[in-house]
Amino acid sequence: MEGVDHLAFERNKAQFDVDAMKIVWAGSSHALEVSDRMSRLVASDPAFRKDNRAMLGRKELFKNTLRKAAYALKRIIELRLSEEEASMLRSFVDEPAFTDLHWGMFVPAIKGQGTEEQLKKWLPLAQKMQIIGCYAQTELGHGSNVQGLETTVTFDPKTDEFVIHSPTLTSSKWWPGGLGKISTHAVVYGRLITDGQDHGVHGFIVQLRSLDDHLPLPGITVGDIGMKFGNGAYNTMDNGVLRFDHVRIPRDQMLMRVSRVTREGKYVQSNVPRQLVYGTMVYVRQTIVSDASTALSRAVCIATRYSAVRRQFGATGGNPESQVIDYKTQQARLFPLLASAYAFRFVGEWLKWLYTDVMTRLQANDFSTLPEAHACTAGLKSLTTSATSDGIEECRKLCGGHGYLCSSGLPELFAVYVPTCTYEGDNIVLLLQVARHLMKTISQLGSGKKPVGTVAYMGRVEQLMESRSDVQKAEDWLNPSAVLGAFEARAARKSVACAKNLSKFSNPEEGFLELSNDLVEAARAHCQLIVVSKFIDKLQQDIPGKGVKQLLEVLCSIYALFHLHKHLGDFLSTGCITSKQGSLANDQLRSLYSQVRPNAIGLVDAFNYTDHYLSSILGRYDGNVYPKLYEEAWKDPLNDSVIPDGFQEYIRPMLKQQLRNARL
Ligand SMILES: CCCCC/C=C\C/C=C\C/C=C\C=C\C(=O)SCCNC(=O)CCNC(=O)[C@H](O)C(C)(C)COP(=O)(O)OP(=O)(O)OC[C@H]1O[C@@H](n2cnc3c(N)ncnc32)[C@H](O)[C@@H]1OP(=O)(O)O
Ligand SMILES: Cc1cc2nc3c(=O)[nH]c(=O)nc-3n(C[C@H](O)[C@H](O)[C@H](O)COP(=O)(O)OP(=O)(O)OC[C@H]3O[C@@H](n4cnc5c(N)ncnc54)[C@H](O)[C@@H]3O)c2cc1C
Repeated sequence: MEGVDHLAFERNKAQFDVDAMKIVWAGSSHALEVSDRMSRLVASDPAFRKDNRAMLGRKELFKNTLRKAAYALKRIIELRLSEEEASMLRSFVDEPAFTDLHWGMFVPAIKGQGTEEQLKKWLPLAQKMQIIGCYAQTELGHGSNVQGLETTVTFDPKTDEFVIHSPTLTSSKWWPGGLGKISTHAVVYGRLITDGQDHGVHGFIVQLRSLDDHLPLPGITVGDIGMKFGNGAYNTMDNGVLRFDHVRIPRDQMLMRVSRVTREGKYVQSNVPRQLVYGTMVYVRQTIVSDASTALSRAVCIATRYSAVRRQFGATGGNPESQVIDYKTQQARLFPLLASAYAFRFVGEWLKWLYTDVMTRLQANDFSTLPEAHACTAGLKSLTTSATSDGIEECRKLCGGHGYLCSSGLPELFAVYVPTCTYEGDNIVLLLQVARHLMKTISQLGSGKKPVGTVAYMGRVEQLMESRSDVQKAEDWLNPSAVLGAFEARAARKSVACAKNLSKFSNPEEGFLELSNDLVEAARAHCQLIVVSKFIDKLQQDIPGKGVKQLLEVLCSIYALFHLHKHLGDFLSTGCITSKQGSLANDQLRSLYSQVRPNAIGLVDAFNYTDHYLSSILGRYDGNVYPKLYEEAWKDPLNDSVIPDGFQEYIRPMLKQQLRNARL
């Protein structure tokens, strides 16, 4: 039935102010107003239709993405949208495109690594999209190991130019988004060589294609690397391959904030740490954490609404069957994901603050918080993207068979999302970076250096090695200090155990390799502690709205106790809690799930997603699932004709032959 809200009875159950929760989710009333306006603008414009993506071939799909990108820019200019509005509009278009890399990496790379003069020259061109850029770092043979890149950039003092070259097949740039077909420029990473000396990897602005006819410039070979996972999905992006054959660029196209090459060919390092060459990755990893909360909340919104619509078993006395959301097993799978979406939102907010703070300090030549920023962005990117990918797949299963249909929105969401575990740093490689930070922190404890920021708890390591949880009844687990105490003790003990084992190796690097599984687990425990503690910090703020804070407290406890239950082995084996306390946490979880149940639809409504953005029949706001699924099936091109192409050609003769054989 059109126009009827099939979920109204669920919405009426909410015990909190959903509009106030929308503001908390968006970050502020202003952010909510802008995102609401931009999402409706996109949803109401047929040019941004996206329900046919899975049916399109690669070329059509790609052309369609280019049309949308050009149209989005036209609307941004016509409507005189601010940078904030424009960025929101692009995100609601919801289609991976070259523009993501242009705005998300090319522009930030120039901003972060360029000199004042370079910013003046390149930023206006990029911001007006008079040039289109990408981020060309990864090579066919080298991704995680950035120091292993092979592309050479050799200074030629005779002409005051750099000569860029791809010496081997494995040095071919491979993967950069936007590179394959569209970018006119790239920030290319290669080994800087002056006077025969290799100075390691640096970034350079390189023009790839003519601004007149878009043909590759002399010495450049460039193209798309081919179809990727899933139909539609990430295939709207032209991930590319690029080779250089002694391509010359002017000296002033080396990004020279960190170090520079003089006219005479002298390599000069500034006082800025060399790791700033990796700065764009830190920036993007930070944005990926907030994006994780968006992707997970989309999947959770779909699975929650559908779980309230879907009924199976339990029809008694003429009553309808039970809503599947009422099954405790469904709640125990779904509600921790709902809690995780909120947890990632708040840790993402905090990470944005941390990043902004680091940037402000860098301007004042204070580099002290850079290692913390690297460890937090790397670790939280890893933790949140792995959990979100797994969470989207779990939401698909929570929707039963219908979750497997493209019209559920979940297969495409998964296919687009899952490479997040790999790009911007493989998730295991990034956790190993966190582990290095933790081991370094522990090794410096003896020197009197007080750990600060997210490793501050290591300063209390002696106390944490001895501490015992004082939880005696299930409700004690609602006390934030009980939860924090257990998570801090577990993280500290896992790291200390690694440090002790490492000290047994005469060669620390050998030890690091040998113990890498334990180190990854210690890093994960540390990152989970950060998420839990930032959720708890968020609850210290003034949060207005009837019942809003109380529900967030419930979600915070669910996030923490779910992970305590999931990693019970860790908590028990490190002696942080007893098995009795573990089982009390599980009892408390059951009660928390019951408190979420009447509020579940309200909590996903608070994400304020339009049906266009969700792109899911199962997650429709009005819950009118079955008639729409039925309608959608008939739209499949296979149903255009009663008898499909190929039947007369292959199946009819086969049937006839089989019938003939049977008669013989
Ligand atoms: C509008 C917003 C839109 C946003 C979205 C935009 C785009 C996203 C959309 C789509 C995604 C598409 C694009 C994807 C792009 C990419 O994937 S780009 C390529 C990304 N590549 C990687 O992430 C490679 C991963 N590898 C690395 O980062 C490094 O090689 C690694 C850190 C693993 C090792 O580096 P190495 O120099 O060998 O390190 P060491 O272990 O020796 O460390 C040396 C010291 O440097 C410190 N450090 C390392 N990295 C950083 C850093 N980023 N920042 C600060 N410091 C760093 C490290 O801790 C060591 O310090 P100490 O010596 O111990 O003190
Ligand atoms: C969709 C997509 C978009 C991308 N966009 C861009 C882009 O715009 N620009 C760009 O430059 N790059 C881009 N990339 C490349 C991306 O950054 C790399 O693929 C990523 O950094 C992982 O590196 P890799 O492929 O070398 O993986 P590998 O390092 O080869 O990983 C393979 C396996 O080895 C393991 N491994 C590697 N090193 C270690 C170690 N030290 N210890 C333990 N295990 C290890 C990993 O965990 C993994 O299981 C993109 C990739 C994808 C998939």
